Amino acid sequence: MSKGSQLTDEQKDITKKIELIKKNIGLYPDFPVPGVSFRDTFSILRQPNLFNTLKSILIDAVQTHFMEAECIAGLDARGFLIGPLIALELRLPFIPIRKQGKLPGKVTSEGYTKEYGKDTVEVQTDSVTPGMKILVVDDLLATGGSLEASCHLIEKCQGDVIGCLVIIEIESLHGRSRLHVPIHSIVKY
Ligand SMILES: O=P(O)(O)OC[C@H]1O[C@H](OP(=O)(O)OP(=O)(O)O)[C@H](O)[C@@H]1O
Ligand SMILES: Nc1ncnc2[nH]cnc12
Repeated sequence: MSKGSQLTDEQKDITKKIELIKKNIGLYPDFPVPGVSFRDTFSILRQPNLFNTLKSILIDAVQTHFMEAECIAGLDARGFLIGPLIALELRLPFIPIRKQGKLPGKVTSEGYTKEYGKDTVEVQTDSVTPGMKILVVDDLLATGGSLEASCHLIEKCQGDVIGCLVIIEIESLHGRSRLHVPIHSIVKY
């Protein structure tokens, strides 16, 4: 490594924390359908110290890459485990992007295809203030179908998607290429 690219103590600390998180993510071959290698973050949530470490990594990522966020939107269901955590810590509002038929009131919908099936997501139309700078969070980016639909949904309600933050990115599926906003992933496979 050249002198100019030496890591600060803070960066080394984050790198160590990320390695620890990566080591503790579960792997289930052929779930939920043959051919899918399922990456399971519930193994982190079972261990409070690790969950706290993950929380600090996520907060650091938002403060480093998405400082301008005015609101956090999270995807049903696993994005709900981290979205409110980030939003509350940063005293920002949280908006749920829900699977179809679960949200009351006027909703905006968007259909999509993901790594192992088809789905539709919805948002309460009046939960998005036009022009609001929104960071979309989820546990995992695979084909990108879920995040692409969620970003589109927010944009249909005139929200300004400033980026997406995920814990895991499955790089071989190239989901990132479907998204036109900055993407930050913590752990890559
Ligand atoms: O990048 P993609 O190919 O779209 O796949 C990623 C999405 O798939 C999973 O959610 P899922 O729809 O299985 O819902 P869940 O959180 O309720 O398990 C995951 O939590 C992401 O949201
Ligand atoms: N490989 C995978 N592991 C966990 N969740 C997923 N959602 C879509 N693809 C997934």
